[in-house]
Parts: sequence; C-alpha cells; structure tokens
Amino acid sequence: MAAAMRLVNKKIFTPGMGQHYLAFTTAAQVYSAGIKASQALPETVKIVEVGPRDGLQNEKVVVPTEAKINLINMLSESGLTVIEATSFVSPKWVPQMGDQVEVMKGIKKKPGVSYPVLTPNLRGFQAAVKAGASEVAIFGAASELFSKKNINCSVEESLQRFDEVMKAAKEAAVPVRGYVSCVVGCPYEGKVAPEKVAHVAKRLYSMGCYEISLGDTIGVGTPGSMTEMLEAVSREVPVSALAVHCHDTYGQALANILVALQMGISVVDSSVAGLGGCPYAQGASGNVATEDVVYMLHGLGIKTATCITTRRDGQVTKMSCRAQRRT
Ligand SMILES: CC(C)(COP(=O)([O-])OP(=O)([O-])OC[C@H]1O[C@@H](n2cnc3c(N)ncnc32)[C@H](O)[C@@H]1OP(=O)([O-])[O-])[C@@H](O)C(=O)NCCC(=O)NCCSC(=O)C[C@@](C)(O)CC(=O)[O-]
Repeated sequence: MAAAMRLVNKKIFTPGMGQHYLAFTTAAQVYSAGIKASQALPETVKIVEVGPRDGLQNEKVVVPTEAKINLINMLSESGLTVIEATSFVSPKWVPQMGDQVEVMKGIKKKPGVSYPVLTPNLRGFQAAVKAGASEVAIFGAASELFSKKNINCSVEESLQRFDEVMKAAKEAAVPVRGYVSCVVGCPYEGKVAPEKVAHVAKRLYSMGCYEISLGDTIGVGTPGSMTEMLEAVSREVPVSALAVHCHDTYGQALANILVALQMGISVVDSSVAGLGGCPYAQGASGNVATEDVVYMLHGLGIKTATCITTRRDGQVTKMSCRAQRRT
C-alpha cells in the first residue's frame, strides 16, 4: 500500500509535493488518533540547521567552497541560531566536505549564531578547533553495520574514540553534541530495537554531550515507531536534552516531529529545502525541510528563534532554546 501510494505520488505530484501531501495527511491522522495539539507542546523550539553539512555531503558534484560559504551566510541572516557548517571527516570518505577549513575560515560568523561541525575522532576535533570551531558534534549509531560502514569501527570502538574527543573538548571548554544514527531503521540491518538506541544515547549523554540528536537516517520511522523509540530513550536521557533528526523518505518527517514535540522534545534538526542524505546510507532521502518545520511550528503557535544560555555542571555549554511547557 505505502509503496503503491509513493508510485501514485511520483506520477501525480512533483516529489516534494507528494511528500508534503503525505506528511500532512499523516499529521492529520495523528491528531485524529487522539493526540491533541494542546498536549505538552513546547513554547519554543530550537532549530538546528544541518543543510550545509548533511544537506550537501551527499551531493555527487562537489559544491564550490564559495557557494557553501554564501549558503551559510544567507542562513545566518535568516534568523537561524544554530547552523551545522561542515564536518572534519576524512576527505577520502566524504570528498564533498574536504574544504572544511576554508569553509570555517570563510564564513561570516554572526554573533549569537553557533556553527557546530562534525568530528569523528580526536584528529577531526583538533583540526576543527584549529579552524575556529567553537562547538562540535560526535556521531555514533545504534546499528553495528551502519557504524562500520560510516566510520569504520564498531559501536563500542566509536564510543571509545568519542571519549577521547570528549576529554579534549572538556579541556578546551568546547560543547559537544551527540548524534545517534539509525534510531528506528538501518539500511543494512533493518529494524533497530529502541533499547539499542537508548543504550547509545545514554552513553553519549553520560560522556558529557549536552544534547543527543536522534537520527532517523533513512527516514523509515512512523509516529508509531518514533513513539516507541522516544519512550525508551527518554527513560535514560532527560527529554530536555533530546533532539530529533528526521529524514523524509516516506513523507513522515513532520508527523514524526509532531510526535516528538508532544513528548516534550524541543530541538529539531532540519535542512534548508530538504537537502540531504548520508553517503553511507543508500536510499536515504533529504532531511525534513527547515521551511516546512518552521511553517508547522508557527502554525502551532510555537516560537522558533529566542535563545537563552544553558549550563551543564555549572559550565556554560551553549546558546540554545529551552522549551517551556504550556500549562
Ligand atoms: C572516521 C574515519 C576518519 C575513519 O576512517 P579510517 O579509514 O578507519 O581511519 P584511519 O584512522 O585509518 O585513517 C584513514 C585516513 O583518513 C585520515 N583521517 C582520519 N581521521 C581523519 C579526520 N578526522 N580528518 C581527515 N582525515 C582523517 C587518516 O590520516 C588516514 O589518511 P591516509 O593516511 O590514508 O592519507 C572515516 O570513516 C570517516 O571520515 N567517516 C566519516 C563518514 C561521514 O562523514 N558520514 C556522514 C556523516 S554521519 C551522518 O550523516 C548521519 C547524521 C549525523 O546526519 C545523523 C543521521 O542522519 O543519522
């Protein structure tokens, strides 16, 4: 049925239109299933724009550095407060991100805007700091095979590498965000158990990551599987430290985000124009489009741009938007 619907959508709508149609249909179904908009919605949501990194990393043609810099500068002017700029990964693995130093040095850093970068290991962290990064993200997975394909090590080995990054980051007072990929499904292993996601999320949080972004890397989640996964993770990590990162392969991203908001999550990753994909997750489509997320949030009366300073263990960790529950 779902496959047939997608075929019909492909024929009738442009891909973007088809996805939005499905997403809004699903969101409506969530409402009619009895989850009301007034239930525990955050008052403010922080958007983490991942377009310049996740959005571009899968592009087949290498995007000129100048175009990346212009994109980031324009995003800065749009009112976004967190823009993931690039990644300090091996250029052999992701050639598109090979100009990370030039990008970091070329962008106009707007006061109040944070420009985190991905760092897979200590080498990446050191290079990122040298290039002027003041916030980084480490990225693990809940699936063994994905971990191996993406960063060439097991989940456990990756956590050991991240531990080194965390120690260096603590010394340099650099806040670290943690990603968990494949939180509902893996391109190599299929369905992923919520307990595995909760385990990796808990480890990253215990290491000192101020926020854990839960990635539906290949966009196979539905409001049902997202709820199950988020329930498991929120037993181990405070909801206030969770973010969702939804790819939109089956047009479910907005509905999945809505479910996350209703569970109290107030940080959403998205990518301008729905750009994106992971070179090591075949079939993954783009992230949910930032403009669509903003449209939905504002439609729900949720603010998107007000940021405050947050602390962990007495240390300022970063500028971010913390949700206040409606009473
Ligand atoms: C992690 C490694 C480096 C391991 O790769 P490896 O081959 O196991 O590492 P190695 O230590 O054996 O090094 C191999 C070569 O890479 C170099 N190297 C080693 N480290 C670095 C570095 N930091 N920066 C630059 N170069 C580096 C190193 O010096 C060496 O160079 P050579 O001697 O062959 O010339 C590699 O697997 C890699 O770069 N993977 C990155 C993959 C990637 O970027 N994937 C996309 C991001 S994740 C994602 O999109 C998911 C997410 C976050 O969006 C959430 C979601 O949707 O789920």
